[in-house]
Amino acid sequence: MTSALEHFHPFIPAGGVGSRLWPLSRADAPKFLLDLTGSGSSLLRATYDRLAGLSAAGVMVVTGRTHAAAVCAQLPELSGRDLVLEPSPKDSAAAIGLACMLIQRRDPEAIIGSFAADHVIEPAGAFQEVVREAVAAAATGRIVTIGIPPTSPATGFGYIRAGAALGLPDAPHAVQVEEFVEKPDEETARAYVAGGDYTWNAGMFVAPASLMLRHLAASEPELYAGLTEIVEAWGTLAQDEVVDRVWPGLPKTAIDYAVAEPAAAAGDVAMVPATFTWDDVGDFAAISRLNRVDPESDSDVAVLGRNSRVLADSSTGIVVSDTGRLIALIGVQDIVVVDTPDALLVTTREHAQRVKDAVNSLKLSGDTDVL
Ligand SMILES: Nc1nc2c(ncn2[C@@H]2O[C@H](COP(=O)(O)OP(=O)(O)O[C@H]3O[C@H](CO)[C@@H](O)[C@H](O)[C@@H]3O)[C@@H](O)[C@H]2O)c(=O)[nH]1
Repeated sequence: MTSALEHFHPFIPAGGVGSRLWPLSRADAPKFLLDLTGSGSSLLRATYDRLAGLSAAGVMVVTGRTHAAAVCAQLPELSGRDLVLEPSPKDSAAAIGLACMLIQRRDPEAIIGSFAADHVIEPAGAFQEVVREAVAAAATGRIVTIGIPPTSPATGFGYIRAGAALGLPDAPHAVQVEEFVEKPDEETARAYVAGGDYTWNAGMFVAPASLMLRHLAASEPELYAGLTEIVEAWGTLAQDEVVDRVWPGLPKTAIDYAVAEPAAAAGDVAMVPATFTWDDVGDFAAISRLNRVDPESDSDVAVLGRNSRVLADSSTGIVVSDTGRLIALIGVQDIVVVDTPDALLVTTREHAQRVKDAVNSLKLSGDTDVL
């Protein structure tokens, strides 16, 4: 167990914009850079802090070049070699594949841990216990996922069908994964939740780097070859030329399709159940849940933002604002108000998922300056 942790190299792929959180989350201020819980820390900072104590190797961050300054400002302790920058977003398989290759070059026996940048997890101690167990299970030659009990037939998650207990002495809760299905349609998700055999995939993978890369090479040979060429040049004078030439042509796909689904079909995936609370903060309804109403206030409106001034009368919901403008709510229920200098969103908790549709309409109409 101790020796497995010695080879543990956690990293954070940080790239998704989080378009259901527009106009708060933008291309230049994506969800992972925001404080969505009122804690004073961004989701990325909180993710980093949860991982920092688990590994002597440090925590790597893979993100876009455009976010480099903001990431460095939020994580001033990040060393240059642990900040890996992509020229453009190529989805999670490219980001995670690159991290696996760079880490394996440092430590051929590496056990990697890929942790989503933009989730809310409590408490950190329980999370770390689960990750230690996942590392122990990964050391037996498996890709280990973390399972979350599903509370709805959500179609934005991966679903894991758990099998028999593996009986591993250092990972007593680890089970075999019989099937991994990324983002099923709603009818399928309903059947999975009703059947009771599936958990949600928490968006974390702990595995020998070599095993991740073996599956990536088999399912995405073009991506694997491109990343190999990049990593061979990494740290040399040719790095920038090779990255700028090869990166734009890399296939864009998610790690869940490229590795998790085929690896589960090959019997190489295990799952450790989460013992912590987990929220992927997918929309404003989640932000409303995570920001409790001030008990001193006589309204039921949660308020997030440094300069928010809210007057609420017979209203429920959430206001998110950094503008300092006074917002008065009278007799509105389950309202979501997001006030930014150049865009104002008004919706309800029920319709919070549809913010993504508004973003798509803005893209189609060419109004991209507010995105
Ligand atoms: N660096 C980088 N990171 C990226 C990129 N695209 C995505 N990521 C990062 O990769 C992680 C997962 O990507 P998402 O795009 O957020 O995935 P998802 O659709 O939410 O699905 C994943 O997470 C679910 C849980 O929230 C899982 O249930 C699902 O199976 C899957 O793993 C996040 O940390 C995200 O920031 C990219 O182009 N570059």
